[in-house]
Amino acid sequence: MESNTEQLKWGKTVWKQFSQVRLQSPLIQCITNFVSMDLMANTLLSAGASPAMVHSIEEIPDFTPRVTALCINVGTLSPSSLPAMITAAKICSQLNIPWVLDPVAVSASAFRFDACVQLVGLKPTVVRGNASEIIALSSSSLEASAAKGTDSTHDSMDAVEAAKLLARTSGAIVAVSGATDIVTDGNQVVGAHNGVALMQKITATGCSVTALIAAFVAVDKTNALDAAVSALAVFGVAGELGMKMAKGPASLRMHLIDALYGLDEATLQSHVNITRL
Ligand SMILES: Nc1ncnc2c1ncn2[C@@H]1O[C@H](COP(=O)(O)OP(=O)(O)OP(=O)(O)O)[C@@H](O)[C@H]1O
Ligand SMILES: Cc1ncsc1CCO
Ligand SMILES: [Mg+2]
Repeated sequence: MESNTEQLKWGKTVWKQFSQVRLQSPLIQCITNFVSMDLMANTLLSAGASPAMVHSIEEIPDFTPRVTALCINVGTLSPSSLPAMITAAKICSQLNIPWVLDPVAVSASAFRFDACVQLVGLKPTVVRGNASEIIALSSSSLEASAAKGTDSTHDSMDAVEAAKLLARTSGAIVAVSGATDIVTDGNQVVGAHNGVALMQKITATGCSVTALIAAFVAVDKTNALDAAVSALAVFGVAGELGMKMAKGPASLRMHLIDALYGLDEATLQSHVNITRL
C-alpha cells in the first residue's frame, strides 16, 4: 500500500482532471464497434464529455480537425471501416490532436492484426487493451496469442513487460485493464486498483473506459500517462459505487453510469487506489 501522502496526491490529480472534463466538455469523436456505441456515448456523457459517433470517411476531413480527441476501436472492423480509421488517425497525428486506440480482439484474424499494427504506426497517444490484447500486439506475430475473442485469457499483471515493450516501440502510453489497471510509458508503471470483477460481464466496459481515457487526455494533452490513470481510476470507482446497488451485470451497467454522473470530490478521494508498480 502506497503512503497516505501519495494516495492524497493521486486523489487530487484524478479529481483535477475529472473536473476539467466536466468543465471543458471535450468533443470526443468515436469510430467504434456496433456493440459499444451506446455504452461508450453514455459513459462520455455522464463524465461530462461530448461524444460524436462520426464514422463516415466522407465526413472525416471536415469533422476530425475540429474534435478535441479521437477514439478508434476495431471491435467490428471491416474492409470498409478501416480506411476511415486510418484517415482520422492521420489527421489527428498531423494536427497534434490526441487519439486513443482500442485493439479489440487483435488476434482474431490476420486482417485485424495487420490493421492494428498499421494504426499503432500512426502514433496513438494511448493504446488501451485487456492483457491478452496487449500481449498479442506487443509481439510481432499473430501466432503468439492464445486469445482470439474479445475477452482476456490473461491477468493484467502478466502483461506488464509486454505493455512496457509496446510503449517503447510505439511511443504511446500503454494501458492494460484488469483487476489492476496498468499504465506505462515504457519506464514508469502505475497501477490503478479500483473496479469490480463484474464489470467484465458487461460488454463494452473496456471500450467505454478507452473512450473515457480519450476525454481525460483531451483536457491534459501534456500528461497522457496521468490522464489515462485518472480515467481508469474514475471508471473503477464508479464501478465500485454502482456495485453497492447492483443485482447483476444489467443493473451494474445502469448504476455505474449513475455513479459516474454523480461522483463528488470526497467520495472519489476516499476510493481512489493508485500505486507505482
Ligand atoms: N477482475 C477485475 N476486478 C476489477 N475490475 C476489473 C476486473 N476486470 C476488469 N475490470 C475493469 O473492467 C473494465 C473493463 O476491463 P476489461 O479488461 O474487461 O476490458 P475489455 O476486455 O477490453 O472489455 P470489452 O472488450 O468488453 O470492452 C475496466 O475498467 C477494468 O478496470
Ligand atoms: C462482443 C464484441 N464483439 C466485437 S466488439 C465487442 C464488444 C466488446 O469488445
Ligand atoms: Mg476490449
